[in-house]
Amino acid sequence: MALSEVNNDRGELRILENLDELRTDLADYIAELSEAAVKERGVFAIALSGGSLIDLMGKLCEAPYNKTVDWAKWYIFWADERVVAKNHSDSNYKLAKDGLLSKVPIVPSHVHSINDSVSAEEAADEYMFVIRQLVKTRMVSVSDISDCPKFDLILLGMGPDGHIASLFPNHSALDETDEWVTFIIDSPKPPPERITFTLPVINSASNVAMVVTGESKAEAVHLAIDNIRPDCPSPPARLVQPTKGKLVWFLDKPAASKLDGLQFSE
Ligand SMILES: O=C(O)[C@H](O)[C@@H](O)[C@H](O)[C@H](O)COP(=O)(O)O
Repeated sequence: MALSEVNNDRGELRILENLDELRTDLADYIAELSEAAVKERGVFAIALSGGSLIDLMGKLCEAPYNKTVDWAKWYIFWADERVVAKNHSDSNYKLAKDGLLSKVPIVPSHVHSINDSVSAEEAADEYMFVIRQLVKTRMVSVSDISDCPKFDLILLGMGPDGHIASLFPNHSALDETDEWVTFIIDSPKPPPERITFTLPVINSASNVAMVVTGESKAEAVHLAIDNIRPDCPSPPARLVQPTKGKLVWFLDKPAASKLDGLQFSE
């Protein structure tokens, strides 16, 4: 049984009994957002991340979703990408292609991955240019309070250090407010070179989902969600605060185990 609770400040918390329930809830959530966006705008602009997220999205490749989702209307982006060849085992593109995109009828020209044959800086600039063109044609919507792209959904994982996308604790990329996409060459988690959406873009999305599982994330989940003392470290995940959009956390019980005021009966 899922324990679901709304926390006004930090978004909606969905705490799932086990990974199977989380996979189903996540697939339902994505399918519903896709349907709503296609109805309203004719397209669904979704940004993926790496890590366990793609595996947790796996139910989308199965019935009924593989038949009911309007895959031809999906436009795919990455909230962050490692600057490696697309066929490299570290590539977030490869992870998503192997685990999801090759299993459903996505239109290949709707898949917007980075240029893997240039430097991290050039890849970030080019990716921003690509997104700018798609904002112009409204394949990606635009925020009405800034000039930022407004993705229909940005899906993020979180590391045990509280990083999201490739925005790591105490890294200057967290302060980037001018660019939509920035690059880093010193990621504490290998590989070192990455591109990443900046916080203004993440916080301009219509929907942001944080998909976080496992006990190793419990402390970071607590620090990201609960009311913490000002002297506690504030992880990057705490800075995910969509200005007008909706934030939903998908957590399993181990990841939620250090949240204040939650007790699970066995
Ligand atoms: O490029 C990356 O390194 C990933 O995008 C990364 O940000 C990931 O989402 C988190 O580290 C959570 O990963 P797990 O869910 O596998 O723990």
